[in-house]
Amino acid sequence: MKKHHEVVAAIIQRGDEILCLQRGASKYDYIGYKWEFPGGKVEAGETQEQALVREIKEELALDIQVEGPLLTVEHEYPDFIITMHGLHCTTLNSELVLHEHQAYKWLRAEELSTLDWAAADVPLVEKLQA
Ligand SMILES: Nc1nc2c([nH]c(=O)n2[C@H]2C[C@H](O)[C@@H](COP(=O)(O)OP(=O)(O)OP(=O)(O)O)O2)c(=O)[nH]1
Repeated sequence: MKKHHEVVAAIIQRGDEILCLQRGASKYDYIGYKWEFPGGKVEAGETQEQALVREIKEELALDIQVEGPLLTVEHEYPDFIITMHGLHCTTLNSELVLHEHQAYKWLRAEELSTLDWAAADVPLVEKLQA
């Protein structure tokens, strides 16, 4: 049976721009170098909000405020399944440091489709553009 992960992803808004991050190499080629929203797996005992604040601090050295849900997506990849909660967030300091990703862009919603997104993110991108 495939592993199932609960994942949180931050849609961080700064003015009319949204933070997009590019993953580096991965053992799964369908994830490697894809664009995503920052976040990660929810650990045992954590709320979605706690997990997201922790992940964004670890990945980007950024303090965020979680504002509320955008969309939850269930996606089956060839090797595992994720349930990913996309949450609207804001940040006070917008200076970030890339600890785990290889690139970032701040884009307006209508520009998001210029990137090669991880498959699970496509419904989030579509909702942001709707
Ligand atoms: N963070 C994040 N993960 C995503 C997105 N879209 C998507 O398919 N994923 C997948 C990639 C990973 O398989 C999984 C999240 O795991 P991760 O590797 O980012 O999280 P983590 O830091 O907790 O993982 P770990 O390496 O410590 O196990 O969800 C997204 O927009 N954001």
